[in-house]
Amino acid sequence: MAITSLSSHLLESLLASLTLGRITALIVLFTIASFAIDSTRKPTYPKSLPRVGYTGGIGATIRNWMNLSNYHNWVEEGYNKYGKHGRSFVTPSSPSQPDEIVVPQEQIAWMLEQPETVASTQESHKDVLFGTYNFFNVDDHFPTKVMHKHLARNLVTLLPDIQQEVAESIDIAFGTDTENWTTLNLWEALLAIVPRVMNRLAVGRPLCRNQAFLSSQVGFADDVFRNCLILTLFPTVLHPLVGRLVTLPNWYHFHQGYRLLKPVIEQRLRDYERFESGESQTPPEESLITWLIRQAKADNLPHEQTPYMIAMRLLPIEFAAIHTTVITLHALFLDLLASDPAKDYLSILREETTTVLQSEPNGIWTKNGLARLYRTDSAIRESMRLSTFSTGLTHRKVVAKEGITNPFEGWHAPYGAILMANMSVQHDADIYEDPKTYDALRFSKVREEYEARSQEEVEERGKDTEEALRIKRLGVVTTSSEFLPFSHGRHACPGRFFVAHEVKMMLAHILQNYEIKPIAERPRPTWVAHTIIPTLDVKIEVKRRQPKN
Ligand code: HEM
Repeated sequence: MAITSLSSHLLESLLASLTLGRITALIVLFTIASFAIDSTRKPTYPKSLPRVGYTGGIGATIRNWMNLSNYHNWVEEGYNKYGKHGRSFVTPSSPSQPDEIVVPQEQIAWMLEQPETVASTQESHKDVLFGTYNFFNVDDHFPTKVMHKHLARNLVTLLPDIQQEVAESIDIAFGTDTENWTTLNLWEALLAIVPRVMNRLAVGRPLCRNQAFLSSQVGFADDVFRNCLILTLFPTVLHPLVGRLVTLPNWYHFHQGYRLLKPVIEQRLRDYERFESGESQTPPEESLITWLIRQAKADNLPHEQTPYMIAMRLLPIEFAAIHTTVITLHALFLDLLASDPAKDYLSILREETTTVLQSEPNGIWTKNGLARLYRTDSAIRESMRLSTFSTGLTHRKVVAKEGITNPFEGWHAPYGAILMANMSVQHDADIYEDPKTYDALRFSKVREEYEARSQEEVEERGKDTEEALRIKRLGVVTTSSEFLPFSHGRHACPGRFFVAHEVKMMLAHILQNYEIKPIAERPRPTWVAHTIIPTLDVKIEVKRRQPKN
């Protein structure tokens, strides 16, 4: 009895002492202590590795945080001071996340050749994207493996469908008024086009046209971005709680989409069975759903063949595909529309796409036709070179217990260290002449000059296979340590072949069917840490061209 009254007395006085001010102070103290603990758990790097940003203790960490918009300048500064001269350097990060070791270009191949058990791609993606929370922990390599195995080989047969989705979605987004200029928000117009076209590939028709489904997928992708930002602001100890709370919208968007997706997947599973058993002669429609089923059967993975699991597997691919493409297209339009009017790039690309399309059978794009769009390809590659939306998109997490030793410089990185490839190389004047200028024909000029060589020249220089190979490697899908928007090596983006076709078709359709007014000055995006926040309010003016008789 005495004990009960003592404990209730203690509880009462404890509650009475909890004023709002004290609770706030407790939370602040707890957060600072948790961040301090996180900082001590970060992998430590050798002192010999130079650093960029503010250095030296907690004060520097706070100043680095307050200068998140300066991060990309530090990475560029590190490139010029160290990377360019073959040296790695370290960039700061939040107190809960490992700092990054940025390796120079000549070491990228070494970094990317490491086995998954030494420097892991999957683990770095999981950490960067907080996959445990954002993708409900259904976040292994399976859908990525499916993309690497099935996309490129099925793409050719999908081209006519992709072309149709491109044309129809642009006509809806850009309108059909041939008399008046229409003002469009560029970001929103692209968001009305890209998810539909991408979902022809992911889920097929007619679901790729269902606005409620598309909104759920875009909503989910937005959730992932927002949550990544929020979770970096919290110490690790709070992630299990905050991670579950902030991903409630992810669940909502997943279930919104799943309601519409479930019958489609069930039908695809039935179509697959009927075709496999010989009951039907019609193969199931080719799409990511079908490839996931095909691979799950090949690997004998029954749990991968349920509608729920297949729907879960689509999530990381939708995320990887939608905003990356919209951001890339947004930058491409701004680069083209704000380019020197004397260069008249739009007319050049209009002429090229029109001429090549006229030679295509029935006006339907083929792989060969799209490959002949040298100038259009160059305009896309050049925008991805100049206006890259990140300082570094290639990360690897050291997962070998004993860490990893760099054979070039001798430094050792412990378990948990993050290695990164630097995209500042794309702005290096020693590699790209006049690197800050958008030169849409930068890569096609070289290709066209090579192809225009006279017969004598060809004979004189022999077969010149090395030169031919170099020229061939100037296409947008070809990655290298000097062109990294799609990363490089065996994990380079498998979606890039699709992106290249999709963006060329979009440019072709827009330029052939619309006039677009140039813009006086290219709006500059805002940088937050690694990534840009595009200027979402940019408007463009378009008018449908009169059909030719
Ligand atoms: C312009 C648009 C895109 C850009 C700039 C882009 C860029 C990238 C980058 C930088 C990576 C990281 C690779 C690494 O860690 O080394 C990646 C991975 C990936 N991307 Fe893309 N991507 C784009 C569009 C797409 C599309 C449309 C799809 C699917 C249709 C896609 C599917 C993937 C997948 C599955 C991976 C994981 C690859 C792996 O881990 O092996 N991406 N992408």
